[in-house]
Amino acid sequence: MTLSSAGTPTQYAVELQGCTKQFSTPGGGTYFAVRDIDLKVEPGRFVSIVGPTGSGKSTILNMAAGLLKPSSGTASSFGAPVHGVNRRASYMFQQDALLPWKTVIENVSLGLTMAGVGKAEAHSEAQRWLEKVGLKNFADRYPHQLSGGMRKRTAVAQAWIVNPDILLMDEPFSALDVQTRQIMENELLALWQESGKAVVFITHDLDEAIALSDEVVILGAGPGSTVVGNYEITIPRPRDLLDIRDDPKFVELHREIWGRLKIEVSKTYEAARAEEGEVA
Ligand SMILES: Nc1ncnc2c1ncn2[C@@H]1O[C@H](COP(=O)(O)OP(=O)(O)OP(=O)(O)O)[C@@H](O)[C@H]1O
Repeated sequence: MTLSSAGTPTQYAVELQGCTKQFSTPGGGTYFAVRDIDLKVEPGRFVSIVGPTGSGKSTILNMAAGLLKPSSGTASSFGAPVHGVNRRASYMFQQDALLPWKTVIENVSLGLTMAGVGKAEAHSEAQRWLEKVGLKNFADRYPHQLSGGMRKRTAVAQAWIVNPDILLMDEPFSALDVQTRQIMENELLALWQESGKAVVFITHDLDEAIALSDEVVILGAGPGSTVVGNYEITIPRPRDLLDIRDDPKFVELHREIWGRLKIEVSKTYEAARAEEGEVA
């Protein structure tokens, strides 16, 4: 058991213990997406998961969210097993989940109205969030009238308005251009820093993972991916993500972690090449 500095047992915001997830294949076989995953995320920590394509990053996030049940092992949140959707968590996907027929403010207030909060109160809270994410004059726009960055800000407000203890983010900024992405990353850190919320962040981009996180978890090549490395990111906060890539500590960590990750990326690439060869 881990003890906090106060000597009390740590209640992890997210804890996966020995989690394996297998899927049935169309041919009647079994495919192991991930095997024996152990993951512990303390409240207030920012943890990124990086791994080659198909290594089970989304599968892990979905088990933490309660959207997928582990085939074996246990997923828990704040000491309680996750049964059904994890109510302590909000989810942000690569493709934002904005409803095209609703305005920005309606989209942002949705989580509150669905939880039974009255429309006036939900809208007033949504307006407060729109101000926080720099969209106070866009409340009456529809999603198709927004830029990619503005849609992401709306999605951030939508995820945060319900005041979750955990943010589960699956490549939330990967569709953005590089500059907008860095601005959004900076904004996310500014929000997170004062929040005490745990974040589990999935990305393909090692730079992004190091820049944002307290810890980077590396997954090995699939099938049956496991955790092959955990790295503490000791770069002091607050961080300015527009300059962080020149920081000597960043460069050193990047070299070390990429040295491990590239082995797994190469394995995945070689396996894909071999499969193509078999098909040809
Ligand atoms: N519902 C499913 N049925 C069968 N196989 C699945 C299912 N969901 C995921 N898989 C397989 O499990 C493996 C892990 O998928 P997952 O999406 O978690 O990986 P990922 O690391 O997030 O991938 P990417 O980086 O490409 O987004 C993949 O080989 C995928 O094809």
